[in-house]
Amino acid sequence: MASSEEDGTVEEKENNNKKRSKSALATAWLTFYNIAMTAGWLVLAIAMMRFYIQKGTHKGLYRSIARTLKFFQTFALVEVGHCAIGIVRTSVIVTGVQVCSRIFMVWFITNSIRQIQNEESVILFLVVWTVTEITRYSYYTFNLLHHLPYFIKWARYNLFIVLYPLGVIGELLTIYAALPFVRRSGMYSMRLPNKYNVSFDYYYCLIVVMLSYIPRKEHFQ
Ligand SMILES: CCCCCCCCCCCCC[C@@H](O)CC(=O)SCCNC(=O)CCNC(=O)[C@H](O)C(C)(C)COP(=O)(O)OP(=O)(O)OC[C@H]1O[C@@H](n2cnc3c(N)ncnc32)[C@H](O)[C@@H]1OP(=O)(O)O
Repeated sequence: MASSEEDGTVEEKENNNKKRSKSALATAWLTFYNIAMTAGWLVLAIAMMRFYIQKGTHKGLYRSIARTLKFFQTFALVEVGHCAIGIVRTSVIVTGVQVCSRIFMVWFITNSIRQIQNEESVILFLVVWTVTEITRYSYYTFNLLHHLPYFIKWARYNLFIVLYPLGVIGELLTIYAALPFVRRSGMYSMRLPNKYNVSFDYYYCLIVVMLSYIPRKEHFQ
């Protein structure tokens, strides 16, 4: 009896040690991840400002930052993994919708359709995303380091009231601008007859995507 109690205590201690080292590892990884993402979006912010100051126009800005943007926005997929394995307390669905819709905007709209890359709406969502992400990742970083400046906390929980609708407007106007090019080119579409006997129209798919921006609970909770 005594030995089994002792075993239990040893097991409990081992489990607690395992949990502690797991959470220390998770905290170390999250700190590294958030610092890297803050740095990435700061690089994007500086690149956009430099481009505009040097050229005096937004034309060509997207092309000049496309690689960095694609890298950091795609890397954010890791965040869905954070939620799935439970190292952050955020919904997988909310994070998944947020990250996937951004990746879709970058790869399947802006990057794929050259003709829309100089639209003002592209600059609008790029600026909004950049401000949001610098604020969000620096908030997480300082929070993990237990030194959270008040203005970062304030910015994280207040700026989105303005930034979210502006981001949505920028994204929707960009998809809207893409529609005529998608219809004309038939890109990413499959017309019948074909050997797979499948039909897909990217033009209508984009209209469905635009409709899915109508606020629903999956976007927020
Ligand atoms: C493929 C087909 C495409 C289909 C398209 C469908 C369209 C759907 C429409 C979607 C519309 C999107 C529009 C959007 O793109 C527009 C914009 O983004 S504009 C810019 C403004 N946007 C925002 O402000 C949202 C930014 N994003 C977020 O805030 C988050 O990504 C979100 C996923 C929304 C999660 O936020 P939530 O408030 O739920 O979580 P918290 O940030 O409070 O975190 C909860 C706790 O977890 C801790 N946490 C989370 N992440 C980390 C991390 N990386 N490192 C450390 N800790 C983290 C956080 O601290 C919280 O913990 P605690 O409560 O203990 O403080």
